[in-house]
Amino acid sequence: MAFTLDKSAAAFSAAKQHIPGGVNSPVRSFRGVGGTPPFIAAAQGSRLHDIDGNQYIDYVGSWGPMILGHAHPAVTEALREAVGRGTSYGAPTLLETELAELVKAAVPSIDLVRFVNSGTEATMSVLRLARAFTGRSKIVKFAGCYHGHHDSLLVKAGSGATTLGIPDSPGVPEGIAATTLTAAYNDIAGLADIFHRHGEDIAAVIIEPVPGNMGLVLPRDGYLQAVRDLTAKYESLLIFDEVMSGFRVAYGGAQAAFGITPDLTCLGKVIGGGLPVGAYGGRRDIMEYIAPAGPVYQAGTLSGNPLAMTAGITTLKAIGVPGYYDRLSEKTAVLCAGVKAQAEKFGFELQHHQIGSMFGLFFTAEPVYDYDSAKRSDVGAFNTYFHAMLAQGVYLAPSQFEAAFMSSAHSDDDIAVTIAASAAAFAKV
Ligand SMILES: Cc1ncc(COP(=O)(O)O)c(CN[C@@H](CN)CCC(=O)O)c1O
Repeated sequence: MAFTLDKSAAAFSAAKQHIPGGVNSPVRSFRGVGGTPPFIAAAQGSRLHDIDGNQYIDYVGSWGPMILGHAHPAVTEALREAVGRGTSYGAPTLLETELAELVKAAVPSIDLVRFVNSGTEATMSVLRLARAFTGRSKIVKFAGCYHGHHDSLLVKAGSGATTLGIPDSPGVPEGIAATTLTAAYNDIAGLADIFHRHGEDIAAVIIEPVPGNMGLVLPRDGYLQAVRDLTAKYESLLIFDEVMSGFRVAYGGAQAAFGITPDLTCLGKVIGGGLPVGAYGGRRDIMEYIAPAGPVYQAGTLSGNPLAMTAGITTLKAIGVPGYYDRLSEKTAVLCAGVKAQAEKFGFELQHHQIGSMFGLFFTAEPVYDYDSAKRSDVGAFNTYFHAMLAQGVYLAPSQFEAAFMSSAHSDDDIAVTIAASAAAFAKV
């Protein structure tokens, strides 16, 4: 059957009558790569199935949460059993304590954790907390890093904002943007200069320790420790935004992989197992500022709801088994080596990045180490490659400025098919 997206195209047109851009999150619109986004009807394991009858090997995994693959039997069964006890109570449950204990056991820097409903809520709340705890107002973020869409951090954001070519979103008040200082990732001298000039006013540095929103970029040796040292020197807080890297690059996240202890951590994606969950947590002396223990207000109707907690608990128990991450990393390395070999066969010198089950490539012979170098890659070539892969049933992130994710549901055959499809795709670039 020839590859067609006719039904998705009609669905997309219809959706645009009711929803801005036809989607509920901009990057899904395929505006970064052009063309029609497949409307998904179902997903199972490593596969997505769209309404035109196409199926895809999925390396987006809902942008990170689906580390076990889609509709994992343990998660599905746990949810099926939980839903009969109600969907939300707006009252404390044992499930929240259970997921909190699992998170704390995996991430020792977290003494107390608060669950919210998205990564955006987590990073928004953690900034309010950092400002309250330190009595300072300025925040440092990094160009190309994305921390959700709240005002303080939608300044030179990565991810969707970069893909849509909107470095700063309209609607962010100048006064708010002025409290956000932007540094270049992997440039410790630049960060030191910002601290030299503003150090006493800086409440916190928020960083994706392993950025996945400018494409996948890796920290230079010693960089994260140098950031840690600078924040300690100026008594600013270090916030690791591990919404994407948490429980993804290692069970304990990037802070475990690189041996850095942040003051506060944001989590999301994997800890919700595909249901809406975000979280922020860290040092007890800081987190005790959060209401009702302390004066910093933060709340949420559906925070800690029983279904999301159930999906998160089941997921963390399944991925917390010995050897899980080693097997996932090995599988990812096989895929990356195969794609790299195909690229070289077609004379492409690409930048291939991998850490754990996160991976990505840039169409450039130059090293990619920050946002500016990422933007110098050949996005047009990526877009051609993307569509050639999609037409062959391989679903990559529809943007050069995103990361790809392997799941434990991906089979050796999936990987072989992906490598073969990559050969055909490079032939078209
Ligand atoms: C490091 C990091 N921090 C915070 C967020 C925001 O999380 P959410 O509010 O989308 O749950 C994200 C969200 N990631 C994007 C993918 N690049 C979500 C996909 C989308 O926006 O549709 C993130 O990667």
